[in-house]
Amino acid sequence: MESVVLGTGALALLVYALAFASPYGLRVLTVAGVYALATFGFQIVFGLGGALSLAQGAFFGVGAYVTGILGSRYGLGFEATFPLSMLVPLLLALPVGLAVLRLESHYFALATLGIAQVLHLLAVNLPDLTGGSNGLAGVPPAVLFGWTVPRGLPMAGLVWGLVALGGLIGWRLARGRLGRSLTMLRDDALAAATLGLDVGRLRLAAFGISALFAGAAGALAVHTQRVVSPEVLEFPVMVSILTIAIVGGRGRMAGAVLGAVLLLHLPEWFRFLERGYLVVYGVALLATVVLAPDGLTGLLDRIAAHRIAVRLFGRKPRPLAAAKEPPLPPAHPSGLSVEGLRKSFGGVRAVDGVSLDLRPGIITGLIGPNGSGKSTVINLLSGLERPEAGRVLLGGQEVTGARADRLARAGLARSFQAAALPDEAGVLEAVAAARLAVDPDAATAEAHARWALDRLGVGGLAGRSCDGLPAALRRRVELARALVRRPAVLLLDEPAAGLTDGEKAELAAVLRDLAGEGMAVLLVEHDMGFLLPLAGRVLCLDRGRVIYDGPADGVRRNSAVAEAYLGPAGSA
Ligand SMILES: Nc1ncnc2c1ncn2[C@@H]1O[C@H](COP(=O)(O)OP(=O)(O)OP(=O)(O)O)[C@@H](O)[C@H]1O
Repeated sequence: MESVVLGTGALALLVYALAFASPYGLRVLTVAGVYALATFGFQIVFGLGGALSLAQGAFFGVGAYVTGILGSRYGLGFEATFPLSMLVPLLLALPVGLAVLRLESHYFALATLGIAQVLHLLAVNLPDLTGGSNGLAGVPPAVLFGWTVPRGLPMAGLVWGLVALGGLIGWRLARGRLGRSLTMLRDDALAAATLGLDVGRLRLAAFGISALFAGAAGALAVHTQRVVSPEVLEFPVMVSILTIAIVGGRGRMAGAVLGAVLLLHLPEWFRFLERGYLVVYGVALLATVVLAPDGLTGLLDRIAAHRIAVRLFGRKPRPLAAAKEPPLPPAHPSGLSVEGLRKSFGGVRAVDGVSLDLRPGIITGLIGPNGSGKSTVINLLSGLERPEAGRVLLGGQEVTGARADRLARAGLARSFQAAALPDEAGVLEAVAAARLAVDPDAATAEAHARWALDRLGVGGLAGRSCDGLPAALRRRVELARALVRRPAVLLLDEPAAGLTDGEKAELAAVLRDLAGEGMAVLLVEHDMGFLLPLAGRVLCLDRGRVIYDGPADGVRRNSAVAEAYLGPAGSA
């Protein structure tokens, strides 16, 4: 269905351009192509990565100025100006990205908006270079291999040829390791880091790629207009790109094309309404956003999934990769030891001098009353919090204070109290995400993910969405996500919460199995009936301190544990 719509759309555009479009119509179509190209990059940084970069318009403007200045002042040809128009925004994006990408979302949006403001000021105030407020006229046409590309059909052909190429590259990036990793960190950056994904590097890559696309689009805009002025750095360019992405469908390259064609043509279609056209245009946009919150491509997807459409066009489920056992990492560490770990939040000592050893093949239980510091210990061990004091050794290597993604790549996996699965993703995709940092491509990651799902007895879920999975299955899938990386150390935060007795028994069997293979497991749990038969050793925390560290069968007899946690009869 999707390919039918795409094919029909492309054919309709071609027929329109060749047979019906006036010179003005061709110009609008060319500008639509330019905006589609700029939006491809925005789909990667914003649509997939979730970073609301308001610098896309600025990068577009920089690309435009590079072509304008080099073409009109220095007489350089398309072969030199086009790549340079992509390179300069990239060179600007990398240092700026390093500085602003770690900001929280709205501060990041504001900071990126500031880039456009600064560049606009520069463009107006450096008249010798940029032509000041009037800009530069007389930008030469694009010359390709000695052929001067005239306006009209040839220029539209050049732009749309590059749109096809850019769309293909963007589509491949979106479906490959980068796109999938970006979607994971958009949904939950902390969980993504614990899967070994380097959030900072991924965001920087997305920001850089967005600048490349914007620069290319800016260069083509100048060849279409033959002038460049500070207008290219003004906010309306950015608003158009944002609107195209949202109306077309976030993160989708086809959405960028559909959105750009519509957004550029709507004012033309409603022009006969004269002054009233802006109102109708606004209402049409509003209606699209309200009626199709996932954008027009999302709406097409929903229509395609409808029973009647499935009957008419058929819908083949995507063939799943065959399961393949992931290899053990080459340098597989053994065990984790911690000495004197300390962490405070404001005046609260959440963890106060905790030492523990997680040995291969042993399940260690961590218990204690609510607020005693158990989750904080897991957060410290997995790199989501930094300890104020203490030492952490993973397989004998000092890893104190290391970031979550580095620890994950070094052999540590964890689960969260509320299973952290991205609701919009499929189960297979969510589990495969945990291999993206190590496997060569997305298909291999999926094959390994199938192995992990099979191993946990939930292979049948591979084709399902994470959204709406019952709690017990969510926990299984999250465990598969941890297991698929073949970790040396597994940290589980209340994995049995909300499970029935039967499900708990199944989970216990799986955990015994994993420990039997040599994994070191830390199990935070309130359910003593589940934990004590499993654990070889148990630690009890109270107000951040270890009050018991010994064999599981001694827990119920210990008076300090009874007083702080279990109660006199060991009733928890
Ligand atoms: N990010 C934070 N900011 C401020 N205080 C925090 C933070 N995280 C934990 N705390 C505090 O640290 C203490 C330990 O909390 P923690 O969540 O580690 O306990 P817990 O034993 O896991 O509790 P529960 O069994 O309820 O999950 C609590 O007093 C908690 O309020």
